[in-house]
Amino acid sequence: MPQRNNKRKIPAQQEVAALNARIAAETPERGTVPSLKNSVIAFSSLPLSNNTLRGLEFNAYTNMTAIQSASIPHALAGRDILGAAKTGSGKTLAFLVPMLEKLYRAGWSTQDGVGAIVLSPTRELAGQIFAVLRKIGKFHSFTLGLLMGGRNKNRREHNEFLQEQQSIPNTNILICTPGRLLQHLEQTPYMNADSLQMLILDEADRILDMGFRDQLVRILDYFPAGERQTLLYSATQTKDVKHLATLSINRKKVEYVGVHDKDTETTPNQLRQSYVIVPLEHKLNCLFSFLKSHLRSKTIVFLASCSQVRYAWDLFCQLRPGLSVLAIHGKLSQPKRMQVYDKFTTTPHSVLFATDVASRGLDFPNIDWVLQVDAPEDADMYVHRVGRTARFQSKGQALLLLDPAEEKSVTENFNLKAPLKKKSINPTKTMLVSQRASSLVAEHGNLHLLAKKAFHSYVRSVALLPKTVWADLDVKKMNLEAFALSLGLAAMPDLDFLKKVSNRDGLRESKNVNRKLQKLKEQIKLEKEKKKSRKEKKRKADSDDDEADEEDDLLVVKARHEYNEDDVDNHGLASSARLAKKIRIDSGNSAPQQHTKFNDDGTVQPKLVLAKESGDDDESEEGEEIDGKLGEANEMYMEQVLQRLEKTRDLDKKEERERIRSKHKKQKMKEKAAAMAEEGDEMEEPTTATLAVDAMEKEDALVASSSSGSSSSSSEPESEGDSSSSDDSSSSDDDDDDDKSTDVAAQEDLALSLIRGTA
Ligand SMILES: Nc1ncnc2c1ncn2[C@@H]1O[C@H](COP(=O)(O)OP(=O)(O)OP(=O)(O)O)[C@@H](O)[C@H]1O
Repeated sequence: MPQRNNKRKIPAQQEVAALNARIAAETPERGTVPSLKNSVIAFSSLPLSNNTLRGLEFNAYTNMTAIQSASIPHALAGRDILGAAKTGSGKTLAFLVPMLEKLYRAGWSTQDGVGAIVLSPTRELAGQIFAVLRKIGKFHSFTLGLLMGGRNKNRREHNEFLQEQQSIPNTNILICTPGRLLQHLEQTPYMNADSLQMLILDEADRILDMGFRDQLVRILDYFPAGERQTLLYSATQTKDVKHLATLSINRKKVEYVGVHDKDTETTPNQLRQSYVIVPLEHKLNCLFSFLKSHLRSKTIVFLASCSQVRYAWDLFCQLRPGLSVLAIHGKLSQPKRMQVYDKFTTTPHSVLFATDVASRGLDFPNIDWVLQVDAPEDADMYVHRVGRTARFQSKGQALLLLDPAEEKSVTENFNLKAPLKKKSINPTKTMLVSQRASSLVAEHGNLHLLAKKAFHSYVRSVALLPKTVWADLDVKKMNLEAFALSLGLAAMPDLDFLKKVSNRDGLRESKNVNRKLQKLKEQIKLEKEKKKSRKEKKRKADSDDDEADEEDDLLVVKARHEYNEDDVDNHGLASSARLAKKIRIDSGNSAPQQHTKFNDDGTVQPKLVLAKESGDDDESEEGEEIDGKLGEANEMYMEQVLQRLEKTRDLDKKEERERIRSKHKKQKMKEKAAAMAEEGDEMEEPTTATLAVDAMEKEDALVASSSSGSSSSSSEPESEGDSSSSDDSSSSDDDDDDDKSTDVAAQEDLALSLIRGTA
């Protein structure tokens, strides 16, 4: 147990003692899951504090659901829990109630720091859990924090992060996405999770999945080992031993509570599920027809990618099906996502186009239909998607549109355990919208671009489906031409990118790893290698005398002058090189911590990408574009550096020797003058010596000038960018550039060390 601060509020010790005694007496045997068929158990029958019971009662939570009554008693006894129950069955309260109780019985107060953390894979779900906690915890005095900010793309979001930083030291319970939590653990000075009592993973299988596992491992490094209690909940729970090991859970001691394991179906009993066979090129017609005939319904439509969601939303806004059209996906800015979430929650007759960012955990009220236009990639995804309807005791329907080529995979290979009925579409009720789509796409450039992106991203998503269940689906055999036309495109976009998607299983594994981060890592590596080879070359080019060092420094500095905007313009590199320069200056100007950016997955996203991000929903594409330009600029820049080094190596040897000789001569003169002064000839010789040195200095200046290639006697024409003006300023710029170079190197090192988690 953590050390208690004497100033903390003393809990109602009598109540706590009584609760502890009851828990000890009433805790079920390990491995027992009570049979709850037809039994109703009230929360009040459990050894719960008055504050929790009042909170539950206040919100009309009287009787427990199956997962609640089966798992809460085990959790109250301090056991680690692996909880599995169907979607909409009340898992949120199953973990929030024991969490409140644990902290209450421990007498947790503000001074004790963070006592419990709930991790959620998405921001919307984190917000939802937070809202439930606020409601049922209203009679407790714990401080709560919701950490789920965006990517600090703009000042507002950065300010939010700073605000979070200020309040965290006094917060007892944190609800957060893994990325944001990691960001705080790494950057928030007074964050104290040393005494963490409970860690909860909602949608645990997702958080332990490829995309989040690395972050989770790094997060766990910040927590104390041993005492902590861990609760994992999901409708598609993991029992993977290596996952348990990741969390330091003793698999012999963990309590597995799977209340619906004996059910023949993995989906809610009150959910009606069906599928229809619709060729890919008719799915859009079918979707429109469906919405037109369900104007008084609330429907969520799942599509495979952000681009498809954006296209569908834009198109349907213009097609006007007759109900509110909304869209949510991972590339929307955080405020927009929250806005859409709230609007869909409160708008009864509406349709929400969504990616799988909305497939897990979200508890939108009264959803009538879940329509899957693009097939889910596996059975788990199916279960979570359809689980957005028919929640708790309400009814709902789910419809899946399957291309003939997809049918076998879903109905046979998925091993769905869901009563999926095959239905057919009434052709007389089908409306054709492809022609209207074509004219809209032709009319609106933006829609055309979205259609193209939607096409590409759909094809890519199919190509990346897991072979294990999708062996029969071959993207090359699909009627993609007709699909492109159905999106309103006049011709099928090229499919060159498919060549890169040959290793689909490998690519799938890395699908969740942040692509921008990958790019940055590669870029930093490339730059470091180039720098290294440049240094290597310099070293080889060094002559035996010290003068050569000066020469190399000068040349590198000179080469860096290519980044002067004027020079850059002359070389036709204006925008990309200027961008590169701007980014470098940005990254070097402030404290490193302020420049470490994380995306929603918690991976470091440095200024290189963020410099141009505007905060609208196109940020990812913009980021990639910038990455591309930056890459180009860097390559051109490096090319020029190498060319300049070649030229420098061809310098006139004679001129070089003369310069060295004159330096030696100057040295001798100095020595001679000093010797004469020593001999006492004070009136005359110093003057001579001074004059001689002056003369030498002028000569040096000339030699230096010509060796840097800017004097009129230089063989290099001015038009090639080495204007004398740039040389004039070279001495002062040299220092600046050296500083910048050091800054950039330091930034790169910092970025790399943060990426590796060693900062
Ligand atoms: N004991 C209860 N009494 C009445 N309603 C409840 C109770 N427990 C939960 N609910 C309600 O059931 C709905 C679903 O609960 P919850 O979101 O916790 O489900 P879930 O199992 O976490 O679903 P998912 O697997 O989709 O995340 C919510 O609207 C919640 O308010």
